[in-house]
Amino acid sequence: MLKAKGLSKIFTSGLLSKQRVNAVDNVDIEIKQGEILALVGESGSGKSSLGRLLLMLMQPTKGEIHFNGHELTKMKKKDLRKMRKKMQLIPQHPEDSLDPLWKIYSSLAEPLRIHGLDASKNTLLKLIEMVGLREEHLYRYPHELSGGELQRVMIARAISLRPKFIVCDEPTSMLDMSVQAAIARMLLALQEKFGLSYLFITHDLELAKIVAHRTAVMYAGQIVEEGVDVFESPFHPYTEMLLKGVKEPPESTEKPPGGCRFYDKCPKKGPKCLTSPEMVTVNGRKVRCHLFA
Ligand SMILES: Nc1ncnc2c1ncn2[C@@H]1O[C@H](COP(=O)(O)OP(=O)(O)OP(=O)(O)O)[C@@H](O)[C@H]1O
Repeated sequence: MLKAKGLSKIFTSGLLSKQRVNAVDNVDIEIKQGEILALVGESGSGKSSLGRLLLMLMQPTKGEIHFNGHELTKMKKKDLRKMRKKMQLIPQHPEDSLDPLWKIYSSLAEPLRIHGLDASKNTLLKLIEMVGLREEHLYRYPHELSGGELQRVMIARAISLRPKFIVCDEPTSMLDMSVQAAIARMLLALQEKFGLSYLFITHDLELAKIVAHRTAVMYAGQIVEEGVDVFESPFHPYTEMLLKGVKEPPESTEKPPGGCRFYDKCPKKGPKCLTSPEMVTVNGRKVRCHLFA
């Protein structure tokens, strides 16, 4: 379904582009049809950057992305545009993605029109009912909706194009606790109904446990652990720390050292950790740590 290999993104800024941030560093990732892969990790670890790369919303510095047998990274812009309807984003801040001067009706109809699909009122009504809204919501402006309702609109817009793969980027984190569960439940119901694949980005480990078939843990641009039941039996020292809720300052991904990215903070480090560990598979779990090499 979706497979990326050696995916990297280096952001450059400043005079002569001298400041470099290795936001995504040599990531291999695979998401199967109908699968939910949760992506967890602290703020700044590169989760959103990875999600945006997989959707080709920005160009990777290095690496390949294959989607249903097509190599997106080699595709012409015109063909990529057609492919876009199959891959959608549900963002953290829906208010940034909707035109404040357009009624919800137009924001929902526009992508359907662009892709030559039926944008009739009847279609829009079915869509908003599917996400628990009513006809009156179609005739409101974004500022006349609550955060939860706005997120429902974003979900309706994403599924309207009958996608196969959706990146849900912290879709509930800006919402009240009471609304979070309803939105998460709805995303799960839609995933099942349409056999969708999700990359589900979240800070919320409890939510990840509930929604995910598999979980990937990201640290300083790299996936350090990936598998089933990652939270029940963590292998990587960083996953253990994340589970214990140990607070630490956000990792700077500038000037990566040659060794393990987690070296400075790792309670289990040894001499080997001055070199970068490879990802290995141990009992079906992928882990990037010398303790398991
Ligand atoms: N457009 C950009 N230009 C320069 N640096 C960027 C850009 N986007 C992200 N970064 C940097 O890349 C790193 C990863 O950011 P990213 O937003 O992907 O992390 P994240 O894990 O999604 O964080 P959060 O959970 O806070 O959203 C950070 O150091 C961030 O400052």
